[in-house]
Amino acid sequence: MPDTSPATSSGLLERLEVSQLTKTYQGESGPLSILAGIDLSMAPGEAVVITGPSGAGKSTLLYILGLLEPATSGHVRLGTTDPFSLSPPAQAKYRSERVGFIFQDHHLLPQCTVLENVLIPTLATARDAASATKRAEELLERVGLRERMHHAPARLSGGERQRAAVCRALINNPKLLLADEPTGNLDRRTAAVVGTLLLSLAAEQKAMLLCVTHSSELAEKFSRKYELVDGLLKGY
Ligand SMILES: Nc1ncnc2c1ncn2[C@@H]1O[C@H](COP(=O)(O)OP(=O)(O)OP(=O)(O)O)[C@@H](O)[C@H]1O
Repeated sequence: MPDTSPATSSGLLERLEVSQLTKTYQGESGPLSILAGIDLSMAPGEAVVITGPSGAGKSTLLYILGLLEPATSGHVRLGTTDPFSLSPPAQAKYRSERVGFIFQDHHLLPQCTVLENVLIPTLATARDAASATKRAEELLERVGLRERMHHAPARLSGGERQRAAVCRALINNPKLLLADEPTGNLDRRTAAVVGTLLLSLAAEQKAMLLCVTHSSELAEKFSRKYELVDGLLKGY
């Protein structure tokens, strides 16, 4: 029977809540305050884009949310989980099961086929191979790469590789999808195709998509837009 408790049906359990997040790096001439108290709340299926000047801290924010970099202070919650409080093994599990990453460079392994690349994140989970393969094939079909799944990445175009990277990020049904300049290496037309696919796939999978970019064309596709300036998010 479906769970219709108020918390679940309203999506409260799966929200991302970021409060008063700060980050200070130790620079050569003293502390460097990069994030000065970030607040952000997202619901399942929502997409948010963050733009801002180079060096503003956009990637830093994504790395902190993906547990690739520690925060200096502040709180994050994904559903009922406080990821900062987890043990290192539990953080690794959280990263592989609940977070998907898409980078500017696809980071596909050259020696593996497209299908094998998409399946890599499933190796760290208890999922059985047959169901993982079925899901990978469905995702690859969805992004138009069914015919290419047994090819090596080197035989694909830049846009095709990035579409495969999107499938890899989604393979474990992550709640949170972090995209760092996902169309930065693509020409305008290909970037538009990949950007649209990324948004529609994230929405279909009810993942929260948090994307940082310099591209105003990509940013325009998002209904919630923020600029990161002086360590704070300003909606526009
Ligand atoms: N490990 C580190 N130690 C010290 N300073 C760092 C470290 N990592 C990043 N920084 C600095 O933090 C600032 C923010 O970097 P970040 O990569 O988050 O910016 P960004 O907004 O993503 O920039 P871009 O748009 O150019 O990618 C930069 O000034 C960078 O030099």
